[in-house]
Amino acid sequence: MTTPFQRELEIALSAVKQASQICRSVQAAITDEVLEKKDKSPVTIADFSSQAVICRALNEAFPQDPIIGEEDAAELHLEENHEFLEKIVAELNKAEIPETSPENVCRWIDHGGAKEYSSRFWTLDPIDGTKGFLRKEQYAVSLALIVDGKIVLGILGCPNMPFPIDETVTGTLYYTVADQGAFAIPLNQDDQEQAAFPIRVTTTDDFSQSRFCESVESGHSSHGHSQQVAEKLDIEKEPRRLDSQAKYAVVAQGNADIYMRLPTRVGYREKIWDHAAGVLLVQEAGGTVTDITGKPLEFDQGYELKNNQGVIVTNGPLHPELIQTLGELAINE
Ligand SMILES: Nc1ncnc2c1ncn2[C@@H]1O[C@H](COP(=O)(O)O)[C@@H](O)[C@H]1OP(=O)(O)O
Ligand SMILES: [Mg+2]
Ligand SMILES: [Mg+2]
Ligand SMILES: [Mg+2]
Repeated sequence: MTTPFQRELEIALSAVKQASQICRSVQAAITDEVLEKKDKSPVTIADFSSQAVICRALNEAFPQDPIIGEEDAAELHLEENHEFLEKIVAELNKAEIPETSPENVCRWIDHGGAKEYSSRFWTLDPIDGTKGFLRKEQYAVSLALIVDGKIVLGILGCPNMPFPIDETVTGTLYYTVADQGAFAIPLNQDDQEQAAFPIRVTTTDDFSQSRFCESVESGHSSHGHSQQVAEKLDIEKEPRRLDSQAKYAVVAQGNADIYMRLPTRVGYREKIWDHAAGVLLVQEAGGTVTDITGKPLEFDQGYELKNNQGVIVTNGPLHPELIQTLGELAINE
């Protein structure tokens, strides 16, 4: 008997795994190969390679499915970036991706260029936490499938994350399917099915014993406001700061109890590819995710979470009081 989304899971896991391995190999060799995007954020050979590989695999298996991905190939068509494109092609050749050529690489990347909501689509962040990637810290390859506005499958490839039950193993692949639980497998393990380790959030309802995590970048989440919340709730432990959706994984596997993402400026809207996979992972591990006002995140609004502000992730028991405190401190206004 097949379980729902089994084929999607197989294809997506194998694509994210391959992309994560390419990212790892680029990270090991990284020098100064960074492009600056129009919004001044960085993008590397690994971001583009990861998006190309995953979109190629999804397009082959599910040609009808749109992909809302973070990157596009516009910059790669420019003559000045010709060498950069050649380096992406070289990475894909090294990974033995069939039919690799500059034209196909751009085509695959642009296959991830959907922007609009549809009844079934994938959302992809080929490297979430590019700044963490450049610092050789945490980053994640993030892929999720959304059907009728609901996240039904999520995968996070975290090449620098210790495996939850064996910290000597570096590199963890997290996956979840709605109503089927949340799991971790070592990124290097070949027999993924056998090694699947179910992950769970903590059960504490005591803020004084709890730990929260947040972005390294204070421009992505307000450290000042999280400090105020921590003081009000008597959270004594130091926050754990790490880049990317690895924060969702840390809560899902019980290494922290809370993840706060508090707006730094009015008008910023979170992008769906920065959250979808992580949200389902935490929910399936028993936790709760809302925005800072306590509203569920709405994944049927196109590429942004248009109707939400910030994100609050907890183990569940800590959620109501945390949302209430954000209101009392007027952080949600
Ligand atoms: N003002 C902002 N508020 C929240 N998130 C942001 C903001 N600016 C960029 N981001 C996104 O935060 C994500 C990284 O989060 P974290 O710091 O938690 O690792 C990136 O995907 C980044 O998007 P982008 O890569 O498009 O700049
Ligand atoms: Mg980016
Ligand atoms: Mg990214
Ligand atoms: Mg991102």
